[in-house]
Amino acid sequence: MAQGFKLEDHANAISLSLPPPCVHSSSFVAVAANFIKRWGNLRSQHKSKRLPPGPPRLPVFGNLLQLGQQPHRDLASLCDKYGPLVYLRLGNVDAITTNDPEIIREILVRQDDVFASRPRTLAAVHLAYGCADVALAPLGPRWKRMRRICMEHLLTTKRLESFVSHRADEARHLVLGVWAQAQSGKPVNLREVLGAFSMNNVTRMLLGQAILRCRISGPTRGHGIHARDPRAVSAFGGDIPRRLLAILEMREVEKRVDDFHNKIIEEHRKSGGKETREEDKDMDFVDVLLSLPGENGKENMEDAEIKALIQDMIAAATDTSAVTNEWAMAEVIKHPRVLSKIQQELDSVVGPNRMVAESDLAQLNYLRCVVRETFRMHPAGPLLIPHESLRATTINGYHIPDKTRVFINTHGLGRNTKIWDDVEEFCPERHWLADGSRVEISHGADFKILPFSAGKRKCPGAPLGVTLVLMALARLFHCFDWTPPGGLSPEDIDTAEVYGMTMPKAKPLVAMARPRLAEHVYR
Ligand code: HEM
Repeated sequence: MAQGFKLEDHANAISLSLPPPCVHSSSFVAVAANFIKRWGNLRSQHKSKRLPPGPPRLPVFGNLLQLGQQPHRDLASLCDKYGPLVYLRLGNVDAITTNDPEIIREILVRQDDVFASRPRTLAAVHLAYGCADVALAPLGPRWKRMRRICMEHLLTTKRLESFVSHRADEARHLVLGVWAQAQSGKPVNLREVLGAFSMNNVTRMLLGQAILRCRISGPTRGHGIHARDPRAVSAFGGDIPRRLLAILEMREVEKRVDDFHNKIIEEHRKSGGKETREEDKDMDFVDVLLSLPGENGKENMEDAEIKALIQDMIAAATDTSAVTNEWAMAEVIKHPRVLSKIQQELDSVVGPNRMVAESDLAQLNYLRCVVRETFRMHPAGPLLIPHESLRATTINGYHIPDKTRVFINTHGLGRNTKIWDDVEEFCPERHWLADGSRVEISHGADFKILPFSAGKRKCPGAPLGVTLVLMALARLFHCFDWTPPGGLSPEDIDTAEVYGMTMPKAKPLVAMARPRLAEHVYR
């Protein structure tokens, strides 16, 4: 593995060559000659370290000004032009991007140890309690400990199973809300409905309460923050010119979010936590975190650590699943052929006399293809969360400097014409396996779709994310027929996106719902 040229090397070279005090002039000449020789060697060594190809750079800005409102598309175009691995200079930051399965495998799996860190951005410092969380923390013991807490105490199969009745209740609210709207003959704002479904599911697990009852499904108990707050989103996205604007607003978001978290922790402490053991199914995540010991023998975790984890879970779990659901609904309503195939499958697996249950989801193979196709075309994390190299290395013979920021372009991967045919066609059938076996959503050995990433930083909430997505879609397609509103035809549904940490549809999806089951099933 090649070592990077560092300023320290240069400084060492100079200091090694400095003459000792009171040296004779001839020895000074010898030392100077030696210095020039070594300097020349270092320069040629640096030159010989070939960076990956990339576009020409401006002084100071580098390539920053070449990235516009849709950096994922700009980066994919650069890969078309310069090859599967592209080098960029963003201001004073080295960066690489790729949309190629083999290079992605190299970065996320073979060289996971090198690339599994995160850049310490202002957004990470201000919105994640000084990188005390999981998602934005650089690789190190602190990240490892917080990630282990997530995996061992919050996202275990057993704990997720303990919330199954809460999830069923939220699915019931979802259907009842849409049903009431359908009775009134008004179109349904699917962004609102699906956002509330995800947020309430997550906050019931985390905080023990549904904090965002959607207007049409019950009283609203807004808490003043939303994971899709554009400021939070662009600040997290943090690596494009829009970031500058976001930074100006970050302090306000930071304060609002912190007040909310303090209130939650205070309420949980006041109620004395649950007087039950950790495995008790009534404990929410905050109860669990309050019951865990801290670092270095401390009795409890620090408040900042608890707040950072709550923040991470809300941000990572809600928007990702809501955005995916809205895209899937948009594509399916745009393609009535797909809607009728989904409904045929639901009618045969579930039938017309009951609601879909979580235990049905494994058998809904066509719906699983629909979700996989949605992830291909509209991955919730179009550039993942930026990774950063911990040391210099090489990929395909190219030098990658220390602290290089890595943009894995999952949007470009799903639309890479070298690995997919008809990339702009929404075609779930392409994922159907010849032997009819179960279609996996969260992973795929071929690295052609990567909705939850891979390696050390892969999403620890993938099973929960997949359940939330499948459940909402299965219920909505089983219970209702869907058409575009007011005289629009299916092909009029637009699929323009807005770049952010997650990548929603530019315009909220609005559609007409018509109940398709007998009335008693909804009640
Ligand atoms: C459809 C739903 C979801 C999608 C598409 C999704 C996708 C992702 C992606 C792409 C990453 C970045 C991985 C990387 O940078 O390499 C990520 C990280 C993460 N996700 Fe998810 N996610 C979803 C749901 C969830 C849920 C439900 C939770 C938790 C309750 C969660 C918790 C996290 C955390 C904590 C990280 C940071 C991991 C780390 O940096 O070590 N996600 N997710």
